[in-house]
Amino acid sequence: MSTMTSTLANPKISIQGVSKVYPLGNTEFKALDNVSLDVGDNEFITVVGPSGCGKSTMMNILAGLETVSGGQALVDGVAVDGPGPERGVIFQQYALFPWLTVRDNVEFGLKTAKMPKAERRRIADHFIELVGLEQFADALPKMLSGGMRQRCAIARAYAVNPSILLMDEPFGALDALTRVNLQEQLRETWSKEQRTVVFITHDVDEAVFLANRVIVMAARPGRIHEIIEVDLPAIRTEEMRLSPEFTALRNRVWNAVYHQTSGENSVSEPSATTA
Ligand SMILES: Nc1ncnc2c1ncn2[C@@H]1O[C@H](COP(=O)(O)OP(=O)(O)OP(=O)(O)O)[C@@H](O)[C@H]1O
Repeated sequence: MSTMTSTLANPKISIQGVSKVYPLGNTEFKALDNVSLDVGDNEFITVVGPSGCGKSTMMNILAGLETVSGGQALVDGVAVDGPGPERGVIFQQYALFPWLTVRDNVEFGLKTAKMPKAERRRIADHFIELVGLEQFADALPKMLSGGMRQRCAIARAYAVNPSILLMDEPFGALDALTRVNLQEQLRETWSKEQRTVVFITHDVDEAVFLANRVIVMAARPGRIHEIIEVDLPAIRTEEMRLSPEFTALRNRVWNAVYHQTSGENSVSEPSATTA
């Protein structure tokens, strides 16, 4: 069992003693307490933990949508100070423009960056093909299933070439079969088009299948509970899900999430702390 945060030589992301305090009535609520974590370049980490343990808060801090109350979050050694093009964000809700086709959605960020039309078309088509939507390039989002919309959102995030992808429960609203397919596709896309990925999920299988490391958080206050290395082969396959190695890792993560013994357990209702 490892509760150590890695200390990498040149981390892509470095979260250093980060805390986040929200006002709660006339007291305060500590959503994150002294969280430290380094994420390596091209590493794929997943973050799991009980509801309210601060996963989204941590993600929003990395995305630059939320400020820290203490400590700092660095990307490439520079403190995060607002959103930036090197960080692509994908949320659970499909944030596609409903009036634009799949291709125009994927091209959108490139157009904003004033990329010439032929070039942005080439890049968009590459990523549309990568996520298997080439038959639907001219379709509007309303003509797509939920899984297809999320694939489009992933293609759009990749197209602007961010070095970091921040994904907050991106498959949370999808049915189990679509979800499993998208996990395989995302992992394959990542192995072809390497990026640093931080992926939040409630699903223990998903956390293990996708990750190089699973970060298990605890609530009240939000903190890192345990870090579990996923020493499965880099290429993840459907068969692997049934392997004893996968099952053992899954059980470990499950126990870390649902049987947290240190401090307060996984009861997730907010409680006041005197910060
Ligand atoms: N803007 C805010 N103001 C006050 N409290 C907040 C705010 N945002 C989050 N919180 C509180 O901080 C805690 C952590 O919230 P956060 O959404 O980060 O947790 P989470 O782990 O992502 O939860 P879930 O798994 O349910 O999505 C929660 O108890 C929440 O009530």
